[in-house]
Amino acid sequence: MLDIQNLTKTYGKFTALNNVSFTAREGEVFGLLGPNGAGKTTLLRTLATLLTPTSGSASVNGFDVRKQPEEVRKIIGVVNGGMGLPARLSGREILQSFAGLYGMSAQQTEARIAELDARLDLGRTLDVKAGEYSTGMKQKVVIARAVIQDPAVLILDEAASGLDIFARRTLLDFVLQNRAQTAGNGGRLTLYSTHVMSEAEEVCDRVAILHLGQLLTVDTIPNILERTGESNLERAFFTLVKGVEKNAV
Ligand SMILES: Nc1ncnc2c1ncn2[C@@H]1O[C@H](COP(=O)(O)OP(=O)(O)OP(=O)(O)O)[C@@H](O)[C@H]1O
Repeated sequence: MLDIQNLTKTYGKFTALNNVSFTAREGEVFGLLGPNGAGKTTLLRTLATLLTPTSGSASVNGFDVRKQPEEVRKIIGVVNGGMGLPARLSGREILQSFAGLYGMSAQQTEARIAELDARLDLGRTLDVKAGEYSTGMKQKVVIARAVIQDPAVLILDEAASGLDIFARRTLLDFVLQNRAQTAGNGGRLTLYSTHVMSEAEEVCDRVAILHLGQLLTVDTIPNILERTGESNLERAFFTLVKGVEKNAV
């Protein structure tokens, strides 16, 4: 479903992603972990067709991000820190306008908004104008907007940051349900980047660990713990990252 082969992204002389390859399947929550500057956002923005790869390839459901960006955009939902909301519109109006872009009928849109209200606890955000939102309210509507068309692939870049513990729990439960959901071709794929190891431990089936643009490992969390001999993902993460830094000296 997601196929990344030898993906490299440079900014001038700086290599932010270095020859990264992995695949991820529908019905998976796939974590992207790495310290600041690891290349997580670069990778997710490339998959979201917001950045062009320097070399290598990436495809989503067979659509190439470089050659078929329009097709890719139709089947992905993206949450990243950079997206604002129109201050004068209510949550319902924002979701309606996005649903319109995906060609959803008024009836489909209202049914989907009701479903998302139940699953994401949108509550007052639907009627209050975005200019009056708290950070958590804003993030809820950004997430609802990203999934309005029930995308095959959901890209969440640090989506839980800024959420209080209630909203964070709602998001994590949503991600877990998204994995189980079936829609003809199986569950959805969620790409989940985070700094918070406990979040990854809870929701991710497999994780990729990135460091300085290099992919250190892709595996299930139990396998990573076994391989590193550590008791939790945070310790395993440090062990893997330190191993690379030692080799680099
Ligand atoms: N537009 C750009 N021009 C030059 N360098 C960039 C640009 N965008 C990102 N970088 C560099 O690429 C590297 C990877 O950045 P990226 O944002 O992908 O990392 P990240 O893993 O998401 O980190 P963080 O968790 O801090 O957001 C960093 O060293 C960053 O400074």
